[in-house]
Amino acid sequence: MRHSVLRTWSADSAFGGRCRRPDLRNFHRVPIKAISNIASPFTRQQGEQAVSFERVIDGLEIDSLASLGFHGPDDIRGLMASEGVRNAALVTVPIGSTLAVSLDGDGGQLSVLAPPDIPSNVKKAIEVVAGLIRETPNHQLLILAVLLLWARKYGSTAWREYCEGLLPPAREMSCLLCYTPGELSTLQLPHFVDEAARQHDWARWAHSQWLSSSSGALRRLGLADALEDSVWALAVVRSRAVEFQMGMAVGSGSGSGFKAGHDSGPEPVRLGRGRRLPTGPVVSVLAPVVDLANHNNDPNCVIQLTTDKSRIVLLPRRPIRPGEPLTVDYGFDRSSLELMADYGFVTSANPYDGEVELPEADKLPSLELSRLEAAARALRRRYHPAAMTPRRQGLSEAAAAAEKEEDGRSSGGGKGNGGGGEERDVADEALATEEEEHEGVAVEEEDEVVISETAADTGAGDGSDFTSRLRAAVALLSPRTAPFPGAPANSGNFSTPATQRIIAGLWHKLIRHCIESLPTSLEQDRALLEDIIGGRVLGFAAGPSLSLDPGAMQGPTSAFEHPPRPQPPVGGSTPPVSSKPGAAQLRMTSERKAVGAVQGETVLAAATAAAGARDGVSGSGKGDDSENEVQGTDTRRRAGSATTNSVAAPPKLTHQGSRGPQDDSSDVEAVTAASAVEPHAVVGSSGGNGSEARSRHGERTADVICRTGRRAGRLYAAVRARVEHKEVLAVAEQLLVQYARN
Ligand SMILES: C[S@@+](CC[C@H](N)C(=O)[O-])C[C@H]1O[C@@H](n2cnc3c(N)ncnc32)[C@H](O)[C@@H]1O
Repeated sequence: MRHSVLRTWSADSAFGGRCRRPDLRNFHRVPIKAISNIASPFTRQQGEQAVSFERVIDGLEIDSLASLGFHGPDDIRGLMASEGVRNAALVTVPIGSTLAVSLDGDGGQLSVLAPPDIPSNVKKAIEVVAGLIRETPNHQLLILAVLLLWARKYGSTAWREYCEGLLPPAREMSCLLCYTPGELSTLQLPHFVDEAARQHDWARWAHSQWLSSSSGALRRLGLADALEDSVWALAVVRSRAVEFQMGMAVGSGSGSGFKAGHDSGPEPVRLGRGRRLPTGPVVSVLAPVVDLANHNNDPNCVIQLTTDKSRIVLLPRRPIRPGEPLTVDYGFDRSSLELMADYGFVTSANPYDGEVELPEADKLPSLELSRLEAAARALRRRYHPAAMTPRRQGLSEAAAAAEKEEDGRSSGGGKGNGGGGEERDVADEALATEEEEHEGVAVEEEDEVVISETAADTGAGDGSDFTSRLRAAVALLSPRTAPFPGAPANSGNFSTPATQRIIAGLWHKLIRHCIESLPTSLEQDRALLEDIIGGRVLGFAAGPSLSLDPGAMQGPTSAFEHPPRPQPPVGGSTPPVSSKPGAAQLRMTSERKAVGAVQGETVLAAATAAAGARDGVSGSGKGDDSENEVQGTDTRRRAGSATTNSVAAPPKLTHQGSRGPQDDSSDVEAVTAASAVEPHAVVGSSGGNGSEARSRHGERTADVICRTGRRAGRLYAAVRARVEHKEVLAVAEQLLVQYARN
């Protein structure tokens, strides 16, 4: 089912009828770099991937001069200019191709603006829910999450492909909401543990009260079978939605530190057609492709709403060269602590870190960098045995002693295999830690954090993506050295205790995931290598899927084998996600049709009754055609950071006012009725759904392993680790020879 605006971008573009689509030529840079000696299969693969991405764009009417690539010392996935641009929009997304809500300033009344093809009764039910929770912080984020889950399940093919193909799965998102308890503990800052707990509480509340297919008020829509689904949607909107503060003059700023949407950038674009947004204090939007822009303190782009409020545009703030990463300021002059709390990353040279105070600094354990360094050296020895001697010269006494201790542990561990034991020790420790996490045991912090030593020590130009990541990690902790090859020394300022701790935790997460990606048997290694070499693991949707289902394997074939590990629960109580095989995708299509045919009168009547009971909910499209002259808009990346400049505080059930969820049982009933659909359209019972499909793909399928840069790095590291094993090495060589011949 395609709604009316789903057509190819055409001549009435505001930018001279340009018809451009994102070009994925850069999308596979990481794998290409990683296995640079076998370029030809990748070249072929790039073409296939580009076609696959175009299908997404076709369905969402997005005009773009940007491509997807990996950039920065940490190789993060993001947008890059596919050609030089001076003042044209780099990306234009009509409101009809977004998910958008507007929040009325006074009463906090919310209207769903997009997607336009959402059935009116479903829309009404969602707006009723919004009315019920309007006193809870950031409730528009929850509503955006509802829309996202709806679009993933029942929206156009383009939306579903976008959700499955470009949005990262929960475990790959870096925001605190997606941290496991063990990962949180390695952040070493109680502040983050508390913040993550708040976010988890919020997600659990949102799931059980509203989103859950079994207990939520919107259960008849079958949006979220498991908490994991809700966490995914909430994490996506927290980290990717953009908020527009309407009615602000260009250049005025807001006093709250908003950066995007004003100052010296080009004038907002005037466009003549399309659906118009109503004027209102706040509009929150999840805009595909625009949401791929990364943050920079000195961004080269700004996100704006056009003056007629019909499109979201990514505009250059200065001339942009082809291939340049496109970045925006997520706003609020955030310090590293704030960036980490909201988005799960920190940046180098953050000008706002000067004011960062470590909460309860006196109570924190010391950050034992020497132990981190020792762990890093153990790992590095696996890759660069030759570089050992010069490195030792630079060791501090403490670090050398720690390394000795580490060496002793490794050799005493009985792992053997020609000096390969240290890395596996690191891997085994992390795996053990993982198991402990499942048991609810607190993990030791620093042991598994792998940080290399100095940029100069790491050896250059080995083509290893993993090594470059280690090098970046080194630089992050050693501001004396260059953060990446070619960069001037001292250009980073990760020198505050707070940022060092954050970095240590981040790298722990990365390394842990490298280890998690280890295949579980030689047969799987072979298949995985085959796919890597054959170019089938570069991205999404292209090439045959490779099942990595451990159940399909005959049994241990490798000394390094580890049993498959269950997914760590997010927030502690994630119900298991079914991964039973089935025609989930096919079912999704028919279910979508079924729900698309929601029985209008019953639902609308119930919704209206509920709305009346709550002092009225506006009709859809309230103020749609408002002609209010807004000269500019202010944007900020949402991240739960409302105008109060606070992170998304989860609504604490016990602390809600009269509007609190527990007090609203009658309303909940009303909304349940409002969202009811005919029995045949109830999808929760079908067993085939998006989360199941995603679970299978996310967990088991090699062709989605590399969706994000971090994941690509992990995969490569995993393969590198496995390649240490002689048998796997032999297989790899065989395969390489075979592919070279072909
Ligand atoms: C709006 S998304 C940007 C696109 C995202 N990188 C992707 O691949 O989908 C925001 C997320 O990107 C990552 N991110 C954005 N800017 C970053 C930066 N400067 N450094 C590291 N990670 C960043 C964080 O994980 C953040 O939560």
